[in-house]
Amino acid sequence: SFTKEQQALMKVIIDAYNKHQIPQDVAKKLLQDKYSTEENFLLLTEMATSQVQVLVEFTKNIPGFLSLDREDQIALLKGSAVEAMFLRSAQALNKKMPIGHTEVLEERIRKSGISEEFIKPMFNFYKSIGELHMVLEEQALLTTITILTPDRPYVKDQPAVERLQETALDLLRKMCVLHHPQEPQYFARLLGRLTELRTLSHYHAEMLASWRVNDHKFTPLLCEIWDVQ
Ligand SMILES: CC(C)c1onc(-c2c(Cl)cccc2Cl)c1COc1ccc(-c2ccc3c(C(=O)O)csc3c2)cc1
Repeated sequence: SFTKEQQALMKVIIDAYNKHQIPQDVAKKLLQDKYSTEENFLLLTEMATSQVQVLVEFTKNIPGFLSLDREDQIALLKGSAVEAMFLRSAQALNKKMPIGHTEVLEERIRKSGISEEFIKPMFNFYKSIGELHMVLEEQALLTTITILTPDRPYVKDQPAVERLQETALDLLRKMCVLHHPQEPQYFARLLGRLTELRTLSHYHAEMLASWRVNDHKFTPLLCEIWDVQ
């Protein structure tokens, strides 16, 4: 059973997760009929830029986040942006988005100039997330826990971040027991995905480097959050 504080925390996180989504008019652009590698890259850049804006707004709603040291807030956002976007794009690909978005998004990711060596682990991850059949609360908490990772580069007050992350982990553990009573290992499986996210984050740094070698341009927001250009 959940304490009053845990019920309040879950409500705040779920409301923020539902409120901050990529706007429909941006998502709809995925459906336009141009499928060149260039066009796919441009569309994915627009999606990522919109997703980062959504991520910043969601993060500001995490109880306690705005009380952290300002520079640590930036360090946590920069350190978790790619992982949070892997989680969000995984949920989008697996939730059967409206009007065939899912296939289109997958198609554009596969044909955006990403080398095959990264496509494989990326889509293995998407598949492994889909197999978990997470409920919305678990998705929102897993994203929260990823953002509140204390050992990101340049975080000064790690214990303060640890305290916030532990609160979210306690809540996620109870959520898993509630929604997956037949699977005592489910919580551990979810945390295993966080390890896989770190690996993908390293692959992503190489993806960025190879795009840049081919003179691909990113938006100012992405350059800032990924320290490129
Ligand atoms: C700069 C660009 C080329 C790039 O570099 N690395 C990655 C990148 C890739 Cl290719 C994979 C994983 C992570 C990143 Cl950062 C990307 C593209 O990042 C994306 C971020 C987020 C979405 C995304 C999320 C949700 C939803 C929803 C929904 O919620 O209903 C509807 S449409 C949609 C679209 C897609 C792509």
